[in-house]
Amino acid sequence: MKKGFLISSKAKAKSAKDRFKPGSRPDPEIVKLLYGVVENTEKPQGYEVQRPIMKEMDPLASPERLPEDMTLYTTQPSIFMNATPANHEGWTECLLYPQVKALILATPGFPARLLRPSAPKYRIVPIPDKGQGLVSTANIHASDLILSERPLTLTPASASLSKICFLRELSAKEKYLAALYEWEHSLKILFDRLHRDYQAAFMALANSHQYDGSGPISGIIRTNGMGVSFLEPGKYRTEKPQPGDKGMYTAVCKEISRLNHSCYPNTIAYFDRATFSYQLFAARDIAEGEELTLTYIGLTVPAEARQSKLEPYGFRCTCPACHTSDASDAQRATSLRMEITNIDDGLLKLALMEEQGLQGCFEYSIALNTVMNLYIRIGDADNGCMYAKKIAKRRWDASANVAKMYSSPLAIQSHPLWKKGTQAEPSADELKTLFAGLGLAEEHWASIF
Ligand SMILES: C[S@@+](CC[C@H](N)C(=O)[O-])C[C@H]1O[C@@H](n2cnc3c(N)ncnc32)[C@H](O)[C@@H]1O
Repeated sequence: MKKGFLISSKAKAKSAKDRFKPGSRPDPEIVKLLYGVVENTEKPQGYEVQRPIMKEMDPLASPERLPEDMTLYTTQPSIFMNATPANHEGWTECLLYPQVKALILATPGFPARLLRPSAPKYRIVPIPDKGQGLVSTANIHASDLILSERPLTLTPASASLSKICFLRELSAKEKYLAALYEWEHSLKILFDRLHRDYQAAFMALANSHQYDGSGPISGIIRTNGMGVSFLEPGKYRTEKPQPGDKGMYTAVCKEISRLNHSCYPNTIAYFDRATFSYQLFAARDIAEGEELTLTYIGLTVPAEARQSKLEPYGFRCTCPACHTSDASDAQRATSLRMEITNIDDGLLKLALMEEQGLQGCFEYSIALNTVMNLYIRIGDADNGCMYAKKIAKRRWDASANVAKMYSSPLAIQSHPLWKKGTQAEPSADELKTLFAGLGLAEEHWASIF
């Protein structure tokens, strides 16, 4: 039986009243979504939905007094009357819990103006065997901002059973379909709030979920949604985010969602809460005419595992890494498992990861930071600064802001690791302390290859 298919007997025993007590913590009871062809997807009978919803007219209204499990429709950032996509830099229709809205409004700087590259360097064009995609129209440097946009929608990433009460014993499949129907119903309310130009842009996107019981809106969200980190209500107040944690929300964008997948991607996308925008950066230097690609999945697993993660999107990846999968898997495994015990190891690890297009991976960021720290530790200001600048340019990277503080030869001397003149590389024990400072969790390494 698929995980998440059935609700527990404990949950069944709860009355609807108990489940919607104001102030109770939302229990999403996310279902595992099916794909491909699912037969007989008729709407099941025998359930009802408790749906405390609020369609908000004032995006600035404080959500504090709203029940925590309320489904809130809100427009973020707030827009002026008669705003249109032509006279405004864009806005997002959101479906979220009140605490998530509170988190958004409390973001320092929110709502900041969009960051824009000086000139667009891409076009959206048909790509053989892939539908549409983005192609560069000029050379682009590594870490350059390529485009940024406010998403069309921000919604939960999956269907949930949490607001459904079953009036009879339903089969696992009926429960699953009930969750899908109710998800589509909530999304349709959101869709109706979109500006008509945004509705047209949304409906023009690809849909790889036409025959698996998904509705037209949830199908487009499943095909095009991009994970948005750090929006889980409550979670990040008490728990440390894990590497690659994308949370439970997803954003659909007019342009960034047109990027095709590659396991050797040349771009990195990042959601910036202050500007409330998805931003697209170059992962490496990109030549004019190259297709811009993004990874839809984690890249630290072998090619076959990647192909199965891509199945819901309805294609098999033929990128350079998948084309030569044995050699590529071996090099990925070597580079990811490599321990850095000195600067040369670090430089080799970075070079191997770059050859595999892994610049967007957390492990690459850790290796960059380790190399910078090692240079600082031995008092090499020039190389330390060079790596600090390199990290600072990676604006999507959580370590960019700290590195920025050390990107001049003078500033680097205030770094706690600075030991000018020592020239000796650190001991194994000192290295362990360095890694610990970077927040590496044991479980993280266990999940690689
Ligand atoms: C997020 S959309 C990307 C944009 C899409 N190509 C379009 O025309 O709008 C995802 C869909 O694009 C196609 N796609 C993405 N990457 C692909 C690839 N590497 N090879 C073939 N098709 C791909 C698949 O149909 C997938 O379901």
